[in-house]
Amino acid sequence: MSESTATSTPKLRQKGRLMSASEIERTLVRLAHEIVEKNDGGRNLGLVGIKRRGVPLAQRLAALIAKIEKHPIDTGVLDISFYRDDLSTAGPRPTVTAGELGFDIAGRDIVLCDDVLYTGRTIRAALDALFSHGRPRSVQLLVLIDRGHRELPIQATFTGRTIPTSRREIIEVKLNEIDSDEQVLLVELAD
Ligand SMILES: O=P(O)(O)OC[C@H]1O[C@H](OP(=O)(O)OP(=O)(O)O)[C@H](O)[C@@H]1O
Ligand SMILES: O=c1cc[nH]c(=O)[nH]1
Repeated sequence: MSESTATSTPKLRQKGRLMSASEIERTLVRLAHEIVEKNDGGRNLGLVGIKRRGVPLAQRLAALIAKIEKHPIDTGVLDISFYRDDLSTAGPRPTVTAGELGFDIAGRDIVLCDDVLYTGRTIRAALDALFSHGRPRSVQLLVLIDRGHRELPIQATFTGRTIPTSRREIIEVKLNEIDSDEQVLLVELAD
């Protein structure tokens, strides 16, 4: 490894576990019930996951809602690509890549799903992307973790956990489908 590569990689220190696999599962069950309650059973619902970890969350929630309400729930995928130098300081600049969403969102009540809500820039880009696919009747936002530090006027409709953080800290969500591991960790940039 070159010296410049070595010095540009931020060192992370684990500070603790915020959620276990069973806590994530219980939280998703609660969120599925909240979605059903707010959407009159969910006949007009569609769940759209933001790549990457929003996608398995949307799929799991759709399966839970389908089980509760006994009808299938459409799910789709939004692909948002980031260009940033460093997780903590450079500031994310999400851009959207074109692609199929998976179902027709026109006139539907859409729940946009993501793992972490931080500055809100991903969600802003995701809304642009969503509306390029059609005009939903409504858009709600679901996040597993809201860590604060918003830079835009964006708020989640459904929140798994609100975790106050410092800017030096990072929430690491690990999901089996992507990480072969399932937990939420709090890590910190080491000095
Ligand atoms: O509110 P924001 O400041 O935009 O940050 C939140 C976003 O950051 C994370 O994505 P990440 O860039 O880590 O991509 P990944 O999901 O592909 O790991 C997370 O999954 C959210 O999408
Ligand atoms: O702490 C953070 C901030 C943005 N995205 C994450 O996944 N974690």
